[in-house]
Order: sequence, then C-alpha cells, then structure tokens
Amino acid sequence: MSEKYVIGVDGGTESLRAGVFDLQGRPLAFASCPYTTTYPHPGWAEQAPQDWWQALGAAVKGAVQQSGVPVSSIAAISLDTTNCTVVALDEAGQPLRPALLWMDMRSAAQAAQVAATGDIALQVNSGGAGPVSAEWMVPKALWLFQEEPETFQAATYICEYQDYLNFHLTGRMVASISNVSVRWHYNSSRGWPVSLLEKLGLSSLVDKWPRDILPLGAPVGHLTASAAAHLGLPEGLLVAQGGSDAFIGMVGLGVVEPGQMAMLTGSSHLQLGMCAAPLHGKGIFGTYPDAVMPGLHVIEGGQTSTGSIVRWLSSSLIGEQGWPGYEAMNAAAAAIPPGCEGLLCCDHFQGNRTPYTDAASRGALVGLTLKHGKAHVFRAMMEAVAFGTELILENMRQGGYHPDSLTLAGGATKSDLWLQIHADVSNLPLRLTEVSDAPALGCAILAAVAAGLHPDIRSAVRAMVHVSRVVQPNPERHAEYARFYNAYKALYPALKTVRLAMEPQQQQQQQQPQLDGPNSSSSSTAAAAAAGSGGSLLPAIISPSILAADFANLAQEVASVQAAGAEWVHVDMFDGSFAPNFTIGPPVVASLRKASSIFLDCHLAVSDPAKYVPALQAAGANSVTFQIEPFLDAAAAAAAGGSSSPADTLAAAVAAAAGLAADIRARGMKAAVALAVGTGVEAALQLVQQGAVDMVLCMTVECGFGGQSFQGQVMPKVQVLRAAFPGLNIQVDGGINAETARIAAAAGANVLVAGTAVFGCKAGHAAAVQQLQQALIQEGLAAAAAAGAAARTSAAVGC
Ligand SMILES: O=C(CO)[C@H](O)[C@H](O)COP(=O)(O)O
Repeated sequence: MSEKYVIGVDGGTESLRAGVFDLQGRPLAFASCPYTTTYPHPGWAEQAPQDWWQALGAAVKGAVQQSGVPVSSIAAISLDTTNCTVVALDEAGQPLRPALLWMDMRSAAQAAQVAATGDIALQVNSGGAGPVSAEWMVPKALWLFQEEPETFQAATYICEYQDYLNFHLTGRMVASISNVSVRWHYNSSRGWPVSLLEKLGLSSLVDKWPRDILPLGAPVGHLTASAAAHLGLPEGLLVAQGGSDAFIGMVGLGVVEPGQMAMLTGSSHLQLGMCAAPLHGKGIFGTYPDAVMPGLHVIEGGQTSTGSIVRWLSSSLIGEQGWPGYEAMNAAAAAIPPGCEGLLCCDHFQGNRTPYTDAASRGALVGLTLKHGKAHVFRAMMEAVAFGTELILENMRQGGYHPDSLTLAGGATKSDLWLQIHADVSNLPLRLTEVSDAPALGCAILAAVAAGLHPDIRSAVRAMVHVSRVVQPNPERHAEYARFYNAYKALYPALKTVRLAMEPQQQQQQQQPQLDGPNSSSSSTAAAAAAGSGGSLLPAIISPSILAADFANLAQEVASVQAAGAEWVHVDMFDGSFAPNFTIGPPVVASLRKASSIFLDCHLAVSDPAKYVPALQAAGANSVTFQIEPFLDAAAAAAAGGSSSPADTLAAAVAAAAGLAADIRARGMKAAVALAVGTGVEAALQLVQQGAVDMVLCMTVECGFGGQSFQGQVMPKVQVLRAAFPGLNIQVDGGINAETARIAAAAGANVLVAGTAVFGCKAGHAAAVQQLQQALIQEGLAAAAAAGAAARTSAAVGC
C-alpha cells in the first residue's frame, strides 16, 4: 500500500494553520494564513467567516504544496477552531453578521442572566457557583436574541466557527461534541440544556443549533466539488470531526487516559485533565462528559496571564534596550534560589480565571528591596505562574482529581528553568512531545482514525504522539517551595483587601460578596481571611436553612435564595428522636438536587446518622454533618462500669465518628461534625486534628426548631476552634441574624446558617443574604485593618 497522509488544521485566534502529517505523526509541512479581528466597540471582537474560508483554502494549498506529497495520497482532513466563536447563518450557511469571536465580552449582562437561573446545566461553572462566562454560547445567543432580534429570527443556524467550515466543506451541518460539551452546556447524559433555555425564554435556540452532534474522529462527510477546488484537494475527500482547539490539543499531546493532564501555555495557561468520573466543584470548570474521549470527562482550569506577564516585563517594563534576551535572563534567574530572596509575585495581571474566577483581581510584586534586579522579577513571575498552576491542581485534588503528569505545549516549553520550576512546585513529571503544534497534530490523528488508518484514537495516539523529554521533579526543591507557595496563597485574600480599600465605597459593596475561595461552593469574603486565618483561602458562606422555607414551594425558595447570592442551602434532617421535631428525609434532598445545582449542606440531627448516609449520597447531597453526641453516648455506655479513662472513652467516640466521616467522604461528600450547645469542643478538636472532617458546626440553639434565640455562650468554642485551626470551616446555626452574625464572625465563624432571618425577611431574600454577607465582610475588614495596623506597628518598632 502506498504511503498515506492526513491534514490537520488549527483555526486559531489570529491565523489558520494547516499541517500535512504522516501516519507516525511526523509533520511534513505547515502553512499559515492570517485573518483580521475587528473591535467595533469596547469589549467586542469580531471576525468575518468568509476570511476563515479564504485562509483555509490558502493554508491547505500551501501546506500540501510544500510537503510535496501527491494529493491522491491524502486520506482525510480534520480541523479545530477557536471556541466559543459564534456565527449566525442563513440556510445556505452564509453569515448574517460578523462572528462573535470567543473573546467577545459584549454579552456580560446576558451571562449574569444565565447565572441567575441557577439551572443544573451550570454545574460546569465551579459546581454551579459560577460565574458564567460571557465567552460562551448561551450568553452570546441570548445577546443576539435580545439586541439583534431580526438577526436571531432570520438565522437558520446559530453555531460555531467549526460548524461553519465543516458545512462549507461537506454540505453537512453538524456540531462537535467537544464544542457543545465545553461551551454550550450540552451534557451527553442530559442532552441539550433545555430547562436553562426555557428559564431564559430562549427555547427556540435549540432549533437553530445543529441537530447532529458528532464525536471526535467521526466522519462528517466528503469534500464537495467546490470545496475540493478551493482547497486543491480531491473531491470526495473524507472530512473528520474535530472540535475546540485546546481540547483537540489534548489529543495531540497524547492526553487520553485518566490522570493525564495537558497544559497549553502561551499568553495564558490552560490545564485540561482527563477524569474517569464526573467531578464538579468551586474553582473548577467542567467536568465535561465525553468531550474528548467517549466515557471520560474533561476537567478544566485556567490562568489568564502567564506568558503575557513575562512579555510585559521584557517589552513594556524593561524595554528592548535593557532586555538581555531570554537566554541570558534564564541563566541569571537560574542562579537565584527558590523564593527569589524574598520577592513574591501575584500573576493576576488580567484577573484570575480559576480557582477564584475573579476578573477584578490584580497582579503584584511583594517584598521588593534594593537588592532585587530584573532577573529576580523574571524568576518571581515564573514562580508565580507555577504557584498559580499548583493552586489549580490543589483545588482539583481536593475535589478528588489527582493528575499524575503534565504534558506541555507552547511558549513555556522554551525555558528549561520555567519547566523545572513547574515540575518542582507541583511535584509532577512534565512531559514534552516531539510536535509542539499539538492542536494540528490532534486533528491529524482524528483524520487518520476517521480514514481507518488507525483503529481508534488511543491506538492513533500511540503511533503518532512521541514523548521527547520528561522533566522530573526534585523532591527537595518541592519541599523548599512549600513555604513560598503558602505565602503565594496568602496573597490573593490580602491583595483583595488592599484593592477594596483603594476602591470607591460603592464598588466595594458590589465586589465584596465575590471574594471566592477555591475550596468551597460559596461566595466568600475577606472576613475569614482576616479573622485569624493566617492568609488561608477560607471562604465566608451563607447557608439559608430551609427549615424556615415554604415546604410547599421548596424548589422556588431554593432558587430564590441562590439568586440572592447564597450558594449553599442547609437541610435540617431531624428524626424526632435526637431532636424533638421530625423534618425532612433523603427523598426531599433528591428532589432538591433535581431542581437545583446548589450546594446541599445536610445536617443529620438524628440518633443513628450512619443509617442515612447511603441514601443522602444517592440523593445528591454535597455535605453531611452529623452530631457528635450519639457517639459520645455510645462510648460512655460501652465504658460504663469498666476501667476506661475519660480520655479513652473520648478516643473511642472520636474513632467511631471518624469512621462515619470516612464513609461520608468515600461516597464523594464533605463530612462535618456538629456540637450541641452544651457539648464540649474536645472531640471536634481531635477530629479536625486527625483531618477526619471538613467542617465543625457549633449549634447556637438547641436542635429542633427555627426561630429560637442565639446562645452567645457558644462563642468560646468557636474561638478555640479558630485559634487551633485557622483554615477550618466553622459553621454556626441558630438565631443568626445581621447582629448575631457579627458576633459569630468576630469569634471566627465563617459559615452562617440562617433560617428565619432569610426566609422570614420582609425585604426579600436578596436583602437578607446581603445583610448577612455584609456583617461578615465588615467584621473581616475591621479585623484585617487591625491586623494590618499591628503589622505596621511591629515593623516600625523593628526600624
Ligand atoms: O437547626 C436549626 C434548628 O435546630 C435551624 O437550622 C436553625 O435554628 C435556623 O433557624 P433560625 O435561623 O430560624 O434560628
């Protein structure tokens, strides 16, 4: 059989690049063709689809010509594009207006409307905590619907750059599973986000989307005569389905097995990992089922400014005259020890995508002295980017995803020093592959699979992706970086406080509730960071208790408090035995889960909590809190009449409670322990010390009924826990209102459960949630100011 070749096309932001590859993945030739982006208004970014088509023809012809291979030996072509780049097309596929490029931000208001629906489809934005990005399909289509209704109505198709090209190549309108899963809120088990669109009054959008969704590497069709003439290829040539550029890059990097993670570096960093099971959580985008490999899920993290910071340093700050070149800078920076002799950088020059999802966050250089030079700044920036990556990975690990390696493509691979810093900080091997143009190779792989030249994607990857180098982490360096990484983690909450202090009052009010910590499912505030948490990423969370809600309208009540800014709801489950009331069981939790993506914070104030844990898992609970008293009572009963010391009895209770907590966690839920008003703090201290629980609930009323008065005598327990564990989630529940919230926050609580104060608030749920958030924020800011003053005083004394 004569040699066969495939073409991979990467439709990027600025240009389209085509490559001709052999079946071992070796590129024979590449050709690129640029196109123009226009910015008609601030935040808008548009491209002309006709330009893409011209660029495709020119680049493919150029690459084939340069490769020298006969066109008859080309077996298939596949392409990826930027995403989500939205086009509105008529029946013939002609654009009705310029395309809204992926980075187009005009639909920010629509994105907020999408987020306010609280629909289950939004699970892929930080586990439902959002925010929704204006870059994505539904906000962009909603903008067209609201702002250009005539275009929306006239459009036969509202789809992607990808779909436009495939339609003109083959005459077939199909979507890629990759694009629709990652940016259209499509879910391969639930289908189109029908309930989301219904809530937006946008149900007609589904009819404008391509009807068929193809997996990667599936045949789309064959080149039409006119397309073949345009590309200089034979009519009838097979076209294989590609998808979103970065996600196809995963294939080109050989990232197709669970645990593997791709890191695409350039002006930004994108982390894309393969997971065996679905996973959702704060600060995590995805997981997207089947988006790349059938049966696997893709997890996504991202840093908005990475290579761009280094470029800013060289071109804007230092300038051509003073910049000795990357080689010299790398050599000088390599001679500086980890931690840059006290210089620490925050890489958020363009905000933070994950884990904080805070567009307003900003960069910083902290610890500057007259000794520091440009090589220190250069290294501090590289370290900051590596710390930012590690924070994303740490957040993913806490959610249950453990990457085993990073496979890199892009600009960062040019610096050996930067690679080693990444490997050391994250303690992971870094793999580099022979073909750095991973998206184009990914397309070539998909083309080869569609043509039957390799049996499936995995085999094709084995044959066509070759690891050229592995950078191993240095465990000693990893340990050395721990201190600086922890300092980096303290930067975001500290800088947020500084930023708020610099902003006008009104802006502060708007921003404070968005101070998100990555490891919760909540809005968070500066309060916890300032309340003695030592700069940890502790969130501040409002968890309205549905005990005070209208039980006949629970779904609406929950949607309403979520829209009001609460990202947890507290579900009190009393059995009439432990607590003198009989409330809700797992079936209600299951119904709530169907209706909402909100974080379900379930409190089992029952005599036998273990009995309900499997049912709560099946129901979709996110967190299970159990009372410690049944364990204390059981241990005391077992010890009665024997010779056990009180310490032994306590240890037995703690061991049994830790066993239940482990079971809860093994089932994928957070585990928490609750203390009744009169119960001492010792067992909780031991459970936290052992790392057995994620949160301690200090009840501030006796369990049973809402509407009771806050019992302030509980606060010393909160203070003891906070002093011992700065990073612990401490919840208070009972009689919490704006006034008592301040007392609890000042003591160190960062998770407030409030029933009557939220559901009984005459001014509405939003006003109630905001009041509670403000109480936390003001306590936090006051504490931060005090901490800052103390720090300034000691520095002055030191002088
Ligand atoms: O657990 C509870 C009572 O056992 C309730 O969650 C708690 O009391 C909240 O209600 P309120 O804010 O009305 O006091």
